[in-house]
Amino acid sequence: MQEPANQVPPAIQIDSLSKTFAGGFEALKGVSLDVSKGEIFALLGPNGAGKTTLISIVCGLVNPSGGTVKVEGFDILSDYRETRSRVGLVPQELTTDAFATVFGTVRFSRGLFGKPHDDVYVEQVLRDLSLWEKRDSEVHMLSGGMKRRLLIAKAMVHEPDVLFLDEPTAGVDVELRRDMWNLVRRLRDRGVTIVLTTHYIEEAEEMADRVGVINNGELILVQEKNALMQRLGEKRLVLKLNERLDTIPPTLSEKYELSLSDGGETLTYVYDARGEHTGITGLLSDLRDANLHFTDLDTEQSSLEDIFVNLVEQQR
Ligand SMILES: Nc1ncnc2c1ncn2[C@@H]1O[C@H](COP(=O)(O)OP(=O)(O)OP(=O)(O)O)[C@@H](O)[C@H]1O
Repeated sequence: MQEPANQVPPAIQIDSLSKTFAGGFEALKGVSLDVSKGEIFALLGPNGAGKTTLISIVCGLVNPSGGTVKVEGFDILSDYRETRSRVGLVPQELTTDAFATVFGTVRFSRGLFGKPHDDVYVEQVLRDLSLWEKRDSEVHMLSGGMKRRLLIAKAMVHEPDVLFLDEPTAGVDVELRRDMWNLVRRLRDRGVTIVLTTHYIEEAEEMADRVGVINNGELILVQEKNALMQRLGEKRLVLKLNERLDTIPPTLSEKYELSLSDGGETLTYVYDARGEHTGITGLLSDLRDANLHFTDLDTEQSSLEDIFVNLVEQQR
């Protein structure tokens, strides 16, 4: 059943989704997530976190064990044909007839979803992906980069509303990565909703409106990209003091985010490396005024891994 006409449903609505594979492995443990129309959503997570399982379920390739998923208001199980034609999937690897031509392969993919033939549209897609020159080449003759482009062409030629890209730029060169990012933006500008999985924080930073972090089958964080980047931009200045300190003088603690560790020998200052003013110059001069001296100085930056670890610890 579709939602009432006056309400625009989210492009994707996932509620308490779980997946236990035969053998008992729980790949997804009650994931809930809404993705709005026209959004670019990046799903980040380490190997084996459940990213591919999640998108395979939404695309109808893997059956869920529990929960519900709707695409544009249609249920992926009871309205399978409807949802399947509304999604496109760019998988990690090409599985196609190696001896078919590029044009034939893309044309055939459109037909698979019951869309009428439209060779003008196929041509446009191939041109958009710089594949037009290769239209008569057989698939097995394409370079790795060209095969990637072909995967995208196949996934979008039936004009899906939602496009999933599973690690679109893993192992591709810089030029192709830029091309893909530009293409994803153009699709978004046409109103397509994009979900991409990636290991690369830079990719999420470059592309996404929102980022979800998945770990051990659980969605442990969903945040606006800018807010997440701010967390990632957090840096620490670590000062080894030349004498132990019992407490931080109030003149300093009131002004700076400081903490003491190592029995009072290490003073740590947390600041935003992306901000205009880091406050470091002021802190160093205020330390001198407070007659505090240090013998060593180091900076540390939170990585995505630190954020994972932190989040996982907070969950315990
Ligand atoms: N058919 C299957 N049977 C049993 N276990 C599976 C099956 N498919 C995937 N898994 C397991 O489910 C977990 C999640 O796999 P998934 O492919 O979703 O991870 P991922 O986040 O996409 O990882 P990667 O970044 O390596 O692609 C893994 O531990 C994987 O081994």
